[in-house]
Amino acid sequence: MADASGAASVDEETRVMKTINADVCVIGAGSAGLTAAGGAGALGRKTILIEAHKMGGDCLNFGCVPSKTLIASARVAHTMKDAARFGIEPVAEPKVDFLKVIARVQKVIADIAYHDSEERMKEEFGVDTIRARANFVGPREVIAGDVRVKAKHFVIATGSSAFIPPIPGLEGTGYLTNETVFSQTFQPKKLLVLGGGPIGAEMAQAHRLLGSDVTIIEKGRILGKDDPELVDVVRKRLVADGIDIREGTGATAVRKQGDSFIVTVETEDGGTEEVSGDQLLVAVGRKANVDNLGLEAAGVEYDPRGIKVNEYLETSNSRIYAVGDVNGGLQFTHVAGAQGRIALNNILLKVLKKKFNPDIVPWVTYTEPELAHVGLTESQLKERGIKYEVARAGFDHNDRAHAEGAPEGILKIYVDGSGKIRGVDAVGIHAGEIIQQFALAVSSGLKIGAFDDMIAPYPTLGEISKAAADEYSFDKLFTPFNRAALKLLAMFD
Ligand SMILES: Cc1cc2nc3c(=O)[nH]c(=O)nc-3n(C[C@H](O)[C@H](O)[C@H](O)COP(=O)(O)OP(=O)(O)OC[C@H]3O[C@@H](n4cnc5c(N)ncnc54)[C@H](O)[C@@H]3O)c2cc1C
Ligand SMILES: NC(=O)c1ccc[n+]([C@@H]2O[C@H](COP(=O)([O-])OP(=O)(O)OC[C@H]3O[C@@H](n4cnc5c(N)ncnc54)[C@H](O)[C@@H]3O)[C@@H](O)[C@H]2O)c1
Repeated sequence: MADASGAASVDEETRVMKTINADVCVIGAGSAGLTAAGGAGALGRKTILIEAHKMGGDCLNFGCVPSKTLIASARVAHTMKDAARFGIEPVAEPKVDFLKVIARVQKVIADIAYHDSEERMKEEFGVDTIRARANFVGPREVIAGDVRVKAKHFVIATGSSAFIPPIPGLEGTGYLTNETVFSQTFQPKKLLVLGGGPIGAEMAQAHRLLGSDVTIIEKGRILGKDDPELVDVVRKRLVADGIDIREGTGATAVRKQGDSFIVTVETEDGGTEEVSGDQLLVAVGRKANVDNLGLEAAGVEYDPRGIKVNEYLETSNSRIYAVGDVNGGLQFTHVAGAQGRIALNNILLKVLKKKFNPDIVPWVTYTEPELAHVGLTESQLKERGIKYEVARAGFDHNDRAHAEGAPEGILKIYVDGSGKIRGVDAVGIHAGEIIQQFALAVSSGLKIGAFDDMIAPYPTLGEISKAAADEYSFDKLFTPFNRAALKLLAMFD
């Protein structure tokens, strides 16, 4: 066991059987660590990867993959119930076999697992994996199980875990977190969801569409990191699905009564109320995995948000990088992967170091309708004093959205004074796919005029980008001055 500072104990020191010298040692085999380790190995660096729990980390085992698989089953159930709207009378009410749904979630994880496995790391990239908990015993040395690893460079990619708030009575009630919700042994009749962020919103809707009653208890506003106008479209759908959303409602106590969870909530007007359910999911944010890592011994500074890094993702020990959720920045799989690649670049090419640019990051919340974003948010533009205009289009003007029976949705493109696309928000059917083209536009610094010559295939949802851009260009082009000039030109026809 490590002591309180995380430094290796005498026991740990005496257990060490062998020492490995490596070029790169990566701690954590989630999206960030696998990317960094695979790249280092592929480029011929002697690389050691250390993983304490499951290969693939949260995304594969307790995050993106199981959540999107559960959502896929929920959508099938919903489509079947909704079939009459498409002129197809359902034969009977669909019967959800929740345990089969959970079994499918676990099968999809198993089907993908090889991609993130120890075997693949060895066979394809020549990386050796140690399955043990790592902790630093010095600035260039970790102990993991019975191995001491000395390396020229380290990448810390230990991720994050569910933050458990200090609510009186919560501990020991057997609540669910993202680590247990995808292996439930019964379908909740009524699920209480604490927190209305992306995890809370996605899981609430999936459970509701699979037939559970659901209440979201959110102390602020649901999906508070996204554009409020667009979140409103999602909120309306969640309510229409039958989800009870309590916003401005903090939980002050939890108790168990028989099989029920009773949550005391403080309402916005200062009163209290009790809400009960047979299952409780805690999804109120994440806590960086920095404990018992021996960060003090390594000279790596951290705070409650996570390990402190500069724009090159270097920690206070310049030979140690911290990437992915553990540095407390934007917590997404694609960010973890991108940061893993940047750390690798900076280890290999000291003279051509790359910075991580948070201003080009996309994200998608997989509710129905999807909520997607890339680049700067409207509030960031305001905070930074950047002058911008908004090019908009509604899904109700998109023929394909009508054909799909989903004409609710909005696209907002934020365009600065030079015409550059600085950010985009979208809500609507497959908004996550629509945002892809804007991820490229924002990362390439494209101007909205780039859409002028683009020919979008008809009828696609993606056409909405061209519709918003055309509307914007039309307003710019057909000013009263330009109209008058055109009239003048016509006189010479
Ligand atoms: C329910 C849920 C749904 C999500 N959905 C999405 C989504 O749709 N899209 C998206 O982009 N993101 C999503 N995320 C976020 C995404 O899962 C994370 O951002 C991503 O997994 C972070 O990757 P990482 O490599 O930083 O950390 P992790 O995946 O957490 O990996 C860290 C690894 O380090 C290991 N570790 C920790 N400490 C040690 C130690 N001392 N020694 C050795 N190993 C150690 C851990 O066991 C773990 O395997 C979701 C998250 C959750 C919880
Ligand atoms: N689709 C995706 O990409 C996806 C999906 C799930 C998670 N994630 C990632 O995981 C991160 C964590 O997700 P999350 O939903 O746990 O966190 P979050 O921080 O995004 O949202 C947590 C919510 O809980 C609320 N809250 C906090 N304390 C509370 C309390 N005591 N009572 C009631 N509400 C409370 C907050 O106001 C907030 O709205 C996300 O920020 C995102 O980066 C991504």
